[in-house]
Amino acid sequence: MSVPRVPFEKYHGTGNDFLVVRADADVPDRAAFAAAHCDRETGVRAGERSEGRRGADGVLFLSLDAEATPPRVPMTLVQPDGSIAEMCGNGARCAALWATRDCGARRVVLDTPAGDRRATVTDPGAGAADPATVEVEMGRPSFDPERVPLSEAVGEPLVEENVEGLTVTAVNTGVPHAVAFVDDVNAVDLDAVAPPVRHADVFPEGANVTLASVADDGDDGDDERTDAAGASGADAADADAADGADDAPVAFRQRTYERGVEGETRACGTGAVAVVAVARRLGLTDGASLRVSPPGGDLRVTVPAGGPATLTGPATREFAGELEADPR
Ligand SMILES: N[C@H](CCC[C@H](N)C(=O)O)C(=O)O
Repeated sequence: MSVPRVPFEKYHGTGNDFLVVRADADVPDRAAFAAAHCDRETGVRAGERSEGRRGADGVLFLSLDAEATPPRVPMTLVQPDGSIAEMCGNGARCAALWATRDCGARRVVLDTPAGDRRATVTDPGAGAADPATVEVEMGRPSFDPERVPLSEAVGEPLVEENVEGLTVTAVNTGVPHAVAFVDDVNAVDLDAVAPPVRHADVFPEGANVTLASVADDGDDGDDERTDAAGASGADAADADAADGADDAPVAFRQRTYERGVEGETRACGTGAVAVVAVARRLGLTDGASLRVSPPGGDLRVTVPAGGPATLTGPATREFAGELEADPR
């Protein structure tokens, strides 16, 4: 008897990469599916002889209601540890591109556990393998202790408090982030400092741990950015192509250790929004629209005083294939 398989497509947004599987695919255990196929040592790769990166940061289970106006895309991100993330900024760009290429509409509504998020493919890219540019409405960042959430003992926003040795500000941008501004994000051993913060009692549902540093004036963000998380040359080239139109200087550098991945990712979209939201709260900037540079490429973040944040950046389809439906 042959082993049941399901079709998938691989996408990434600034190096944060995802397997896209249709929600109606017969996957009996989504957590086991994500754990097996996202594994960086043994997980999916482009082909038998591919030298590319294996695995992924999660599986996006997507469906598409093309009859709705605008089309609706229910989106569920299952992470390598089996947990479901309420929101994912880079995944949202990939999901919108997937839907646009399926139904032709450039504007879609992503239906996520964090709420509806409007997304627009502002530049579809020249060909299927080219990065598209996608803008996603990210909702209003919240410092409210119940929204982050913080433990019940904490009655007020957590702003520049010491948590397990890191001075953090807690914000929810669809998912919880503990944001720490440091002199140089690349000088911190993130894998060592992040886990105690990610698991701290003050965060009953855990937190993503995001480091940020103010970029030097006039720095174009291209130096060393592939080093921190070891991005491949291809990813860096994508990022350059996608941010070529945006010549504003980089405002902040970012690195994020993600809950659910339990490690650093090359980029985190909710984290980029969190960096700008916290920078504004701390008075580090009054700029409403800023360029944020994680290791995998650059993102444009807007955090207006009274409205939803937006996240703009590249999304790229890498390859497609079939995966074992039940790898347990
Ligand atoms: N990488 C995602 C965030 C996933 C969030 C997840 N790691 C969690 O909160 O459990 C992003 O681009 O926003």
